[in-house]
Amino acid sequence: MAVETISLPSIDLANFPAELGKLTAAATGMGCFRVSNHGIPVELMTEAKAVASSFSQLPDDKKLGNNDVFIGSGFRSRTAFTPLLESFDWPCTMRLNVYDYTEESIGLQAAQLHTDSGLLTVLLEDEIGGFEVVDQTGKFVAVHPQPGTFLVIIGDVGKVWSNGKLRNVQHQVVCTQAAPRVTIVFNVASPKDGVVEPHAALVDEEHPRLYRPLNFVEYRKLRDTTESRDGSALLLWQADE
Ligand SMILES: O=C(O)CCC(=O)C(=O)O
Ligand SMILES: [Fe+2]
Repeated sequence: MAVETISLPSIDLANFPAELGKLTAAATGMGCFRVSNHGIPVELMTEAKAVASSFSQLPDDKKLGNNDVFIGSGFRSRTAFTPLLESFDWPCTMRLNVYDYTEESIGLQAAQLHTDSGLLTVLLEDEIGGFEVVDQTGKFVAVHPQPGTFLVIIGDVGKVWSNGKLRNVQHQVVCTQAAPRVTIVFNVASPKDGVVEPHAALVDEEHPRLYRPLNFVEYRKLRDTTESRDGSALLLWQADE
């Protein structure tokens, strides 16, 4: 069944504080939004993706030689779970995703359903589309691409830090056309000391503390080892009160 396609609210970064209400509504509502007027030239965005694509065209021995330079970093080849996706990962910093689509892959899931683990993610996509989010009613909706903008996705740390106010939106990628798709993910991960807890200003009698302090490295390890990348691992950090 085809999913509905929506356009995300676009926040004009050159129009603050006027856009603050719109930003808050998007971050606490769906948990993702676009940003425009970000000051990064379109030519640079296009060039960055061309470079990402050229990495993927390197011979396999070169790519595999850059695997796990430190744990979880570097080249990630296709797996049984992600047969359409190769990525190059600088953990907690950035990731290049290169999707290899053919006619046969149309309709298939190209990136598994997950939340992002950090505070937020800034995603550079393209006109190919296929990014889907779970909306507040639990339904998948496809997000209409808008070249020249960045897509911002709230992650698990964002949810903890905001004491549950910001929504860590679940998302996936589905192949919708037989064309190469390249995306670049910039991660804004966690505070420098790696520990995140609900901000005091967002905790009061009406809004009791929802989470215990969370060590980001420990949290990511747990997400990976238990294959619970859909945000459900946060339950283990729920406050007892
Ligand atoms: O490639 C995309 O559009 C999204 C990728 C993604 O969600 C991720 O790398 O965390
Ligand atoms: Fe993601």
